[in-house]
Formats: sequence, structure tokens, C-alpha cells
Amino acid sequence: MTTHLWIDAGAGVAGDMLLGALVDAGAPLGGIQAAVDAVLPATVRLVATDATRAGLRACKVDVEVLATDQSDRRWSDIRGLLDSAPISEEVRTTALGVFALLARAEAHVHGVEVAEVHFHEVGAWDSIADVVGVAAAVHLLGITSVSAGPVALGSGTARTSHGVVGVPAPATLELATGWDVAPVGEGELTTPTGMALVRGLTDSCEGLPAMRITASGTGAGTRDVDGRANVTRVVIGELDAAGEVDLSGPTPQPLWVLEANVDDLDPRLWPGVLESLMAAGAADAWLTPILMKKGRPAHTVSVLCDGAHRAALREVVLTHTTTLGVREHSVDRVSLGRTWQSVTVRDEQVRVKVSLDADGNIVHATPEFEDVRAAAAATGAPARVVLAEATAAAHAARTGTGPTSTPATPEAPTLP
Ligand SMILES: O=C([S-])c1cc(C(=O)S)c[n+]([C@@H]2O[C@H](COP(=O)(O)O)[C@@H](O)[C@H]2O)c1
Ligand code: NI
Repeated sequence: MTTHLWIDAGAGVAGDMLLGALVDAGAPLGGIQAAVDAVLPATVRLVATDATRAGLRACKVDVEVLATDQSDRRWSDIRGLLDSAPISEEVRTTALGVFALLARAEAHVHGVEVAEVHFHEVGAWDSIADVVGVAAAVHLLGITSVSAGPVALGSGTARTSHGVVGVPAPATLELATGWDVAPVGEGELTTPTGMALVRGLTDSCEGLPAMRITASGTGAGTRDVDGRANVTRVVIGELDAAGEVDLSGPTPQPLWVLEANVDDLDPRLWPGVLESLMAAGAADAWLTPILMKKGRPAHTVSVLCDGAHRAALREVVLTHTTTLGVREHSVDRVSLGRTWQSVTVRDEQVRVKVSLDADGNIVHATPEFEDVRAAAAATGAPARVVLAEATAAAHAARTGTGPTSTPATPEAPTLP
């Protein structure tokens, strides 16, 4: 089951607006504050209040800064803060991905190298808190995929540390390249941080997808203007609305494969690279030994992922390996309908991944090996026997031909 987040930025998006919408949808403010505190100890306090925007109730999140801020930080300062903070790898990867996008956009519009980028407003503590807060909220809500609709950028001018700039601000425009834009509204409706959050969370620009909606939230922007509610909305739902088991048979799912050939990485680093890729949301990650030009032994690192995780995973490949580039191509994955089933083996619970055909018959039953290992350790039975018993119990439970739990001291069954 996929817990999907859809972002409605049709009236604009900024970091605090998206954070307000996620809090309104149920993300716990205490958990978000804890993640922000881990990056910026005793520096900012998040306060959520109800506000009204053009007659709509919305959640306004204010970031109260508790100390004097220098607000002019290099990209390397922010990377250092995020790299060393005791936060989950998912939150770190998302926040780093968003700031990497901001750094690239700033480098592009000012014509400097990424390493030379100085953030002004977007590097201030309140912006760091918005980015880390949104990353933490997404994680705390258990979101597994993200998409967003067209973004309203606004019009007119904005007063910034660069002076007065046209709207969309240069960095926002750069970040919006390749995204659909809704041509509505006056003023700076979308900020660089808001646009970077959208692009960092997803590559998928679409209308509200078909799903069973479980929550929604509305986040308030700073200004209240007549005729258009200055809000960002989020909608959260379960994408497989038909129920736990998808019996529609094999259906192609659009995914991405990211790849790079690498011949100069210390081989001891590869297991950690694969771990980081899986932690950052890869559906699968693997290495293939290859022979490169000049007869050099090397590896291709391959990552399978959905569009929502593509940008963050590209960043992991670029930062955790020595490659200078990543090849990306879209693929269709065709998979069997599947579900998880819990069976009892020798009084221990073992989860079994069950693949089903269009009639609901089991094609494969694969016990979760960590559960098998734990059950074997708890009961003293060989893991080989627990594995076979869990497989047999899953088949029996599905076909109704036997008990869902095996006896306490059975003979080891023959593997099906
Ligand atoms: O802070 C930086 S580097 C910055 C760059 C730019 C460019 O477009 S270049 C614009 N701004 C303006 O700062 C405020 C705040 O932005 P947030 O993303 O932190 O909400 C906004 O008006 C931007 O246009 C800042
Ligand atoms: Ni700038």
C-alpha cells in the first residue's frame, strides 16, 4: 500500500506554507520540532496557529528565531549542519536534496560555481527549519510517494537581499524549469524554498491522482488577500484504493533506472552506498561487475526507483560515489499483485510476502527472512525449517486447506 502525498500549489507554495499544510494534515509538531532541534539546537521554535486566508481556515506555522542570525551561509555550511545532525537518513537525504537544488539554481542564476554559492534569505535559520521541518513531517506521516500539481508563481516584483527582482524571482524561475505553471495571482506566490521543496520531493507533476483520501491540510501564507486564498494544500491518501490486495493482474508501473559506471571507488564503500540508496527510497539497488575501457575492472551501480525518489537518489549516487554523472532511463516494471500475510510458526509471528495471480491463487510465498531468523533464534529451530513451515502455513491459510499456524513440534515439511 502506498501512502501518497499530493501537493496543491495552484495558489503558490513557500516553505512555511507547505509545513503548515502538513501539520494541518496531522504531522505532529513535537516530532517536527525535535528534528529541527537536532539540526539547529535551541535556535528556533515552531508555533502553529489557526489563520484565515480569504475566508478559508488554514494552519499558519511561524518559525520564531531565538538568537541573532547571520543569515548569509555557504552551501557547504548548510551541508555540514545537515551531515552532522542526529536525524534519520530519510530526513537528511530529503533536506540535503532540497538545498542541493537551491545551490544549483543560485549557482546558475548568478553564474558562479556551486561551491561558491552564498545563500541569503534561503540560508537563514527559518528557511533551514522550514526545509528540515517539511522533510520530517513527510517522514512522520509515513509518506511513500509524492506528486504535485501546477504551481502558481505570481507576478510583479519582490524586495530581496539582491534588491528588487521580478517575480518569479530568478532562483524560483530556474527551479520551476520543466514544471507546469498555473498563470494566476499577483505578488511572489512561490518562493525559491517552496519550489525547491516541490522539486526535491517529486519529479511527478500531475492532477490529484486516483486514491482513497485519508487526510488533507491547508497551510497559510503570510499575506491575506481578497479573491484568492493565499494557501498551499496537501492531500494524503492510499493509492491502492481497491484494498490490500491488487488482483488486477500484472500491470506495468512506470519507474526509473539510474546508473553510473565507477572504476575508482574504494570497494569497501560499496555496501554502504547500497544501504544509503535503499534508505533513500530505492525500490532496488545493485552492482554489476564490468570491464571498462583500458581493461579496468569496475562496477555499474544501478538504482530502480519511482519518480518521487528520483532526484534524491540521483543526489545519493553523485555524493556517495566518485561518478561525475548519472544515466537515467524510464522503464516499465510489471509485477504480480501481492500482499503481506502474517502466519504463526512455533508460536512466533512470521510475515510472508504473497504474490497472487488474477484469480487470487498464490504464485510465490516468500517469508520475510528477518522474521524467520528471529523465530529460529527464539525457538531454537533451524532457520531452514522455520522458512519451510512459514511457506507452508501461508499456502495453507490462503487455500483454506490447513491451519494458519503450524504445530509446536512438527516434522519439517518438504519445501513446496
Ligand atoms: O537567499 C537567496 S540566495 C535568495 C535568492 C533569490 C533569487 O531568486 S536569486 C531570491 N531570494 C528571495 O528571498 C526571499 C525569501 O525566499 P525563501 O525561499 O527563503 O522563502 C524571497 O523573496 C526570494 O525571492 C533569496
Ligand atoms: Ni540569488
